[in-house]
Amino acid sequence: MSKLACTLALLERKKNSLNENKHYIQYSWCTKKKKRKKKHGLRNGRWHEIPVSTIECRLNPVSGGMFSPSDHSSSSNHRIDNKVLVIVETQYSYLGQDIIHLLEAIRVKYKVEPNGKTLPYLTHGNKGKYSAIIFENFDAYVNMDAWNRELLDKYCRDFNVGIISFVASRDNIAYSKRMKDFPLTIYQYMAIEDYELNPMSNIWRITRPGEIIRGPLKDDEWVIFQFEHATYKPLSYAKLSRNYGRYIDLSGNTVFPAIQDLGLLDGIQKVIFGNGLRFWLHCLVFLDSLSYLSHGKLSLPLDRYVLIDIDDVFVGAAGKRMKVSDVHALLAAQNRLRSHIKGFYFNLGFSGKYYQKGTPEENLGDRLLVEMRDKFWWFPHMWHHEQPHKFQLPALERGMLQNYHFAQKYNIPVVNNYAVAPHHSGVYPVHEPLYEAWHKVWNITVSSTEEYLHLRPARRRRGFFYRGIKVLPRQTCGLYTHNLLIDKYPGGREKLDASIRGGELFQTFLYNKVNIFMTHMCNYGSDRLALYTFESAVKFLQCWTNLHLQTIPPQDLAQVYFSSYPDELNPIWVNPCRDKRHLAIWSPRKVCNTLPHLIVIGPQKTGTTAIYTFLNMHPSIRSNVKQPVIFEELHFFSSDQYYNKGLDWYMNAFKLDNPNQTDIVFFEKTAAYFDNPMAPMRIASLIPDVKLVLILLDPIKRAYSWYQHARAHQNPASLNYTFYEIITAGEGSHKIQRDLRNRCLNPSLYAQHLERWLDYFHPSQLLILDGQEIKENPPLVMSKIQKFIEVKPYIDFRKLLRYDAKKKFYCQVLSTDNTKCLGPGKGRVYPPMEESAYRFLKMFFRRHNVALSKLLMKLNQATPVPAWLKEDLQETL
Ligand SMILES: Nc1ncnc2c1ncn2[C@@H]1O[C@H](COP(=O)(O)OS(=O)(=O)O)[C@@H](OP(=O)(O)O)[C@H]1O
Repeated sequence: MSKLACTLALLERKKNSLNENKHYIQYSWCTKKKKRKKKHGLRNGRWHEIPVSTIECRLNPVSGGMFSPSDHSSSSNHRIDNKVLVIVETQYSYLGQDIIHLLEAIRVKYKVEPNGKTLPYLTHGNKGKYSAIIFENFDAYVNMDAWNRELLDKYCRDFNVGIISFVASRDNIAYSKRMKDFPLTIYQYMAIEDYELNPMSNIWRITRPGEIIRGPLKDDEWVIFQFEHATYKPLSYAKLSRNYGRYIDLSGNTVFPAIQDLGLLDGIQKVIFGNGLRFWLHCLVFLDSLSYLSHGKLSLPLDRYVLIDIDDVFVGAAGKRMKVSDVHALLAAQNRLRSHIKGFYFNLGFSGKYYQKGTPEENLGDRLLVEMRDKFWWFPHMWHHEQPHKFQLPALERGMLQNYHFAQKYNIPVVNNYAVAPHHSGVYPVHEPLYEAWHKVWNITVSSTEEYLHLRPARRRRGFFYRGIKVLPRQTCGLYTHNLLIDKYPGGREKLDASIRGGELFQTFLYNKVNIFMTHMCNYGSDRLALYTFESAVKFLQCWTNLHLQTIPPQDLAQVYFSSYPDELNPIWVNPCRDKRHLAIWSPRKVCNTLPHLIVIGPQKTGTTAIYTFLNMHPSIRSNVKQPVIFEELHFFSSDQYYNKGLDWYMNAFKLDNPNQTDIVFFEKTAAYFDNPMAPMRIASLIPDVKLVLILLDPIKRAYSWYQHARAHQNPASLNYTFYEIITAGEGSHKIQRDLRNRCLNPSLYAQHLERWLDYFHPSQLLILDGQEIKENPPLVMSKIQKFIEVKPYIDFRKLLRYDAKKKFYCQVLSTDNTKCLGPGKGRVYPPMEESAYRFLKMFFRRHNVALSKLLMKLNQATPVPAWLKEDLQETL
């Protein structure tokens, strides 16, 4: 390095240190010899400095501790759902996607509607459906047709709901434009610098104003606002960084890139951004806008729980491990971090086999760690860092016991009932023996993984509870085992700093109440990148947010997590064969082809058993094996009890003759799936391309058949009350009466349930059969199913089924004289329905049948509308 280059670099450094938004750049190769003693080590023939965080906040009175963030709540708006309506330009537009991704990350429910002529329903009954409206493009709102605009504005006023919107630069030219209907002028295609927030705004909650982003902002496509009415308040200020000459007549140099409309003119509060969410600070402002405009309904908490796992403090190649100085640095950093993260501890994982396997210097480091054991938290890995999914219970237990004895020998305090599996193996997809061994050896109750539901996108990672273990989502901080040196960081230091300063890492903290970060021992040796990363990240968070960071033991953390997100307790099973990473950590003994291709979803009493029986007569179609108690119906997707038996249980119900067999079409039928609220989502998660058979029988017949079924099973309500008394049971009736009424009527509300299935499946995946046709012409029905699933060979069921005059139904042909019919529980003989009940049900089902016929018309299925439906709708009531 020449002297000149050195001088230039130092000048550069001086310039950057004045600029708070730039990171501190170290030029170790041109520092003096005396200083070198403090350097970390000789690398590549030159002394190298360990990076240190240089982030400092500006002091300001508003955010300096006197400011108590508002939660924006108000008592006047409980008639709205916690959901957002997002009007996007198209379903693919970038900003629209950014908005949706952000909402997903913060777990806010949303409905996306491409900008168009129609608005979705905004209310149900007297309740509002949305707590905030978001327009990807403010123009779309301004230029809405009068009718829709009036409707939307009225909704916003009636329910006190605000609008967030964005204005984007178009055409790559700078010009100003007066907004239609609003005393607002926009200037587009602007370049700005020195961005800061208006500390006087009342929307700040998570955001801590007071800092300035110095220097020019990245893109020059900013829109800035000018206004002539007290309804507008700036949310942020910046300076123009270009001379726009005749295009712009702004007095002074201060401009407003994000504004708030107090609604003084039209009664609707708004926040308008002059750029999208790729600018990190706007993500923060967006969160507070959402909270403010929804009156706290869509507020995120201020507490952020942080657990930093060092996945294995002993695993690492010699030469890349922690030395004595690194261990001291770790402890010192832990103490420093405590002033930012209340109760902070590093959480150290260990695989005892690798203790003392480094260089002599590193072995001293290992020993010091163990000496300082009480200063840290500890959790067990596997003994030799093996992947659990490759082993069965005895081997797993043996390995864990070795690690257990190691912990005992060195008095390592393992008290948190928390463990992590190497490479996430065995946690999800679930390897049952891992859960068993964890319980037996370590009494583990909490774990974490980044693989549930999938690694990517990270914003969709969730937690679940299985076999007594609470599995929490795990986040990456951008550091992996190979990240040892700052100047070797992929994308350079700039990239790591960008993640810390508003980028991915910052946003992970921002959006997740519970953050478990995965790091590795190597990140604490060499350049100690993890220390640099976390110290910088928490300081940056403190400069810009009012978040309260704290660390609590994993069990308490799990408690916090699942009390915040109780819906996540039940796991969701996905097919490990559809995700490369899942497949890599799934037992090699397991095969992918034991999932059904076809599911008969019901509803009950429509002829599902007949279809099940006839399908099994086909040489290439095979159902699951029967189970004790539940027989042929697995109830996997409709009952928590069976769903929680796990994926292995379900897949084991489908048996191949040998693992390589490919000529079998598996199917399942559980008639209770159709009206179950969870079944469509669960099926779509596991078998998204499955084919579904739905049977629609006249709802009146179906209801009566269920009543007779209940009588046959000695259901007390059915024995004590007439059918009419059951179906007309009101809220004052006995519970058993109401329960039976619900089972008679609810599954017959076909349209309502069908719509839910269509939220998850394409209509082409669905075959709708007429239950009456199953009774009268099952060979024809079987032909439809075979075509639908394209099974080979095609079987003519006219040869296999024959009408049995005694049973009065079609039965399986055994010989010229013999048939095998369904059991006595199917095709029962019972008295005709009371006339009063029939008339009541005719009226009751009419509107549901109308809805069904509309839905079927929309679906435009190949099969005709069931005859009973046509007949019903022809009659005038
Ligand atoms: N071939 C054949 N044999 C016997 N029964 C037949 C057949 N085809 C259709 N059905 C009608 O199926 C009704 C029972 O429906 P499910 O099998 O879906 O009932 S269940 O939900 O599984 O209990 C059953 O209802 P009930 O008549 O009320 O007993 C029958 O009407």
